[in-house]
Amino acid sequence: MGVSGSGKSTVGEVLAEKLGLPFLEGDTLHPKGNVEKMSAGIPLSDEDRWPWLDLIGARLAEASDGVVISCSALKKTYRDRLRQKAAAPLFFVFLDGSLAVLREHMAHRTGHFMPLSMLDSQLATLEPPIGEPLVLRQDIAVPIDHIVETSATWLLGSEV
Ligand SMILES: Nc1ncnc2c1ncn2[C@@H]1O[C@H](COP(=O)(O)OP(=O)(O)O)[C@@H](O)[C@H]1O
Ligand SMILES: O=C(O)[C@H](O)[C@@H](O)[C@H](O)[C@H](O)COP(=O)(O)O
Repeated sequence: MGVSGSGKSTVGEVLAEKLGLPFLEGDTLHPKGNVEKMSAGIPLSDEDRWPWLDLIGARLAEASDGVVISCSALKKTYRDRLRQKAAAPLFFVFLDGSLAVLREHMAHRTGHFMPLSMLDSQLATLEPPIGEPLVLRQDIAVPIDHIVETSATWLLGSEV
C-alpha cells in the first residue's frame, strides 16, 4: 500500500516472486471511469473507490493460499474493508516517503496514466496505517531489493 509512485507495483511483483505467490496489480481492477478520472487529474472519491476495493476484496477472499496485491489502500476504512473480506490475515507493507522521493519516482516512470499533479491529493488522502495490526512501514528512499528482502523476512517471521 501507499500513494501513487511509492513503489507498490515494483516492490509487489518482486516480493511475490520471492515468496512464490501470485501477484495481482490492483490498478488493473479499476473501472474504466476511474482510470479516465485519474488520467484527467481528478482525484477519486470514496464512491469511486468502493467498487474497486470490493473487487480487490473478492480476490483476497478466494486467496486462502496467499497472494500479493498492489493497492493504494489510502484510508483506514478501505483497509478495514479489505481485512473483513480476506480469507487469511492481511499484511500491509506501507511504502512511505517524502514528496521529493515520490516525485522522482513518478518522473522516471513512462507510459503510466497517473499524472504527477495527483501526488498532492494522494498525500492529503493518505491515512498512515501506523498502529494498525500487521503493518510494516518501509522507507522508499532505500533500494527496492532491500525493501523486498526485509518485507519477506517480516512476513515469513510473523505469527498470527
Ligand atoms: N525504492 C525505490 N527506489 C528507486 N526507485 C523506485 C523504488 N520504488 C519504486 N521505484 C520506481 O518508481 C517508479 C514508480 O514505482 P511503481 O512501482 O510504479 O509505484 P506505484 O505502483 O506505487 O505507483 C517506477 O519507475 C519504479 O521503478
Ligand atoms: O486510490 C487511488 O487514488 C488510486 O488507487 C491511486 O492511489 C493509485 O495510485 C492509482 O491507481 C494510480 O496507480 P499507481 O499507484 O500505479 O500510480
